[in-house]
Amino acid sequence: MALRVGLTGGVASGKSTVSSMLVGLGALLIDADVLAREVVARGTPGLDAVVAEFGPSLLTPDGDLDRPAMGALVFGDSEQRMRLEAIVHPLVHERMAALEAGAGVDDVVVHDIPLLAESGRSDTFDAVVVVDCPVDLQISRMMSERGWSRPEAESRIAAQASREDRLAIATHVIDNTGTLEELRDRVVAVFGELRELAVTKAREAI
Ligand SMILES: CC(C)(COP(=O)(O)OP(=O)(O)OC[C@H]1O[C@@H](n2cnc3c(N)ncnc32)[C@H](O)[C@@H]1O)[C@@H](O)C(=O)NCCC(=O)NCCS
Ligand SMILES: Nc1ncnc2c1ncn2[C@@H]1O[C@H](COP(=O)(O)OP(=O)(O)OP(=O)(O)O)[C@@H](O)[C@H]1O
Repeated sequence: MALRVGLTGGVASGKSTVSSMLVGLGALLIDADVLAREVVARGTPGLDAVVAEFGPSLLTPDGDLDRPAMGALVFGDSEQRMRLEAIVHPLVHERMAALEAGAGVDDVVVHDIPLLAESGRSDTFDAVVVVDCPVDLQISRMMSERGWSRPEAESRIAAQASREDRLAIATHVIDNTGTLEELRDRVVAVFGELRELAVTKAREAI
């Protein structure tokens, strides 16, 4: 079995930036945010289940999930968020397992999972990479890069595990307080370590 790596970090910490760099270095990526979109795309049983739970007012006129409206609902109310997660997460886990089954024995498979610390599943990975930066920097990135207001940005932070909780599950920490060039150097170093772990795991499996 391939080396299974969990990649996590708070909202706007730089996970997608890191995962793109890892893919450029040869990792296979399974992105939970992408899967979470696919399983509620128009015409899916997942979207039918969301409509059955929340009603049709959370659809756009085209019949897609109205993501900003759903975000406004669930990031202000943890009960609503749990109702949505109870529909989406099992569907995401199914898709993850199916995608992973196609990986080669000495591949490095990176699962980008924003909520890995919250899920309690970090032990199921061979390595856990945490992209880390201070909360203030997450907030300023959400406001400048995504155009969210400060309350919107703060409500996403409040919906997630703390920085300390994420660091507690890390086997590798990638600091993302510097420039993109500095980030790249750190990602290259960590990928080198993951490659070695993948080779060792593949040898042990023989
Ligand atoms: C509420 C939704 C529709 C808002 O969509 P939107 O396009 O605005 O955000 P997007 O999906 O791109 O998520 C952006 C970031 O928000 C954070 N986030 C998303 N869902 C959650 C959640 N349930 N709890 C805490 N943070 C979350 C993550 O850091 C994620 O990377 C969407 O986030 C969603 O369906 N969430 C539930 C599914 C989920 O838990 N996804 C996370 C990975 S499985
Ligand atoms: N070191 C950096 N310097 C400057 N900008 C950065 C840096 N790292 C990330 N960014 C920018 O900050 C924003 C957030 O980064 P990214 O999308 O990678 O975060 P994320 O953790 O995947 O976010 P989300 O949790 O919302 O999926 C992006 O616009 C990205 O280009």
